Amino acid sequence: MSETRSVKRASFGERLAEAMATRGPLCVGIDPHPALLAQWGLSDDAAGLRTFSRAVLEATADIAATIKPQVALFERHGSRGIGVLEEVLAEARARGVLTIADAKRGDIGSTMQAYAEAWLADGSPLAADSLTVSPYLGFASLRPALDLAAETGRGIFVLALTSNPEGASLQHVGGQDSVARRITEAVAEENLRAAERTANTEGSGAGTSSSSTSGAVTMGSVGLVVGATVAGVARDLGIDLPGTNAPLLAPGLGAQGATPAAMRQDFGAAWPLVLANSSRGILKAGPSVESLRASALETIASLTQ
Ligand SMILES: O=C(O)c1cc(=O)[nH]c(=O)n1[C@@H]1O[C@H](COP(=O)(O)O)[C@@H](O)[C@H]1O
Repeated sequence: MSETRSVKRASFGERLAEAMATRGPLCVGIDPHPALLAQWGLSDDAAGLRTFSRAVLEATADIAATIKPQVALFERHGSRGIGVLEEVLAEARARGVLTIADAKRGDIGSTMQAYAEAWLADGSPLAADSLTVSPYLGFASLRPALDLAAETGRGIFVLALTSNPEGASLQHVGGQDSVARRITEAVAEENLRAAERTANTEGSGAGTSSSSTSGAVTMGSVGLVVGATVAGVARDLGIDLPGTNAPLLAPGLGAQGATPAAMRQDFGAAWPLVLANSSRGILKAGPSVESLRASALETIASLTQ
C-alpha cells in the first residue's frame, strides 16, 4: 500500500499555514524576465532559465513559505521552457518548499478538467502544490480544479482583486455587490464546505490547522488573489476577507510599489492570512545567491516585525 493511502495527507491549507508560521509569509516569485536574465549575464533561453531558477531555489527554498514560478515566462521558450519548469517544480518538491504554479487557468468545465489534471494530479510532470485560476468563465466552471485539488491535498488561488489598475473595470463592478465580492463569497463557501466534510469524517476540529505545532492560523485550501496594491479596496467594497478563511496571495510588494507597512494596514484583520509575493523586488538582487538570500531575508523581516 502506498504511503499516501495509509497516511492522511495534510491539506494544502494546513501545510501552507504551517510554512507561513515557521518561515514567515513570503512567496518568492520565479519570474525570469528577459531583462533580468540579461542583468544576471544569462542567455534568454532554456539554459538561462535553468540557471536562474536554480539560483532562486538555492537561495530561498529553505526560507520562503512558497515559491511561485510565473508560467508565462517559461512558456515563451516553448517546450524547452516547459521542460525547465518541470525541473523547477521537481526540485522545489525535493527541497521541501511549497509551489504555486502561476498559470491563471480558466475555461469551460470539460477543458478545466484537463488543466486540473495537468497541474494538480499526482504524477503529472507539471504537478504543483497549488495553481492560480481565473474565475471569469464563472466560479462554477472551476469545479474540476477545486475538486481535484481537494482530492489530492492541493490548493487553488482564485483571482479576486488583482494588483493591476485595469482590474477595477471588471472586478469592482456592482459596488457593494461587486464581482470581486461574489468571488470571495464563493471561495468562503468552498472553504466552509471543506471544513464541514472534514468535521464529518474526523468528528471535530473541522478545517482547522489542528496538526500545527507552531501556532499556525486556521486556513482553507482555496485561496484568493488580492493584490497588495489594492487591499484597501476590499473594505470599500464591503468584502469580508477574514471571513473567507482563505489564504490571500498578495502580489505587488516591491516592484509594484506596495510596502509591508501599507499592506499590514490595508489588510487589517485579514493580515494573518496574507502571503506576500515579491518577484522582481527580490530577483534584482541576483545573480549572487548570497545577495538573493539576503534580500529575501530582509523582506521576511519587514513582513514579520
Ligand atoms: O496571480 C498573481 O500572482 C498575480 C496577480 C496579480 O493580481 N498581480 C500580479 O502581479 N500577479 C503576479 O505576481 C507577480 C508579480 O511580480 P513582481 O511585480 O515582479 O513582484 C507576477 O508574476 C504577476 O503575474
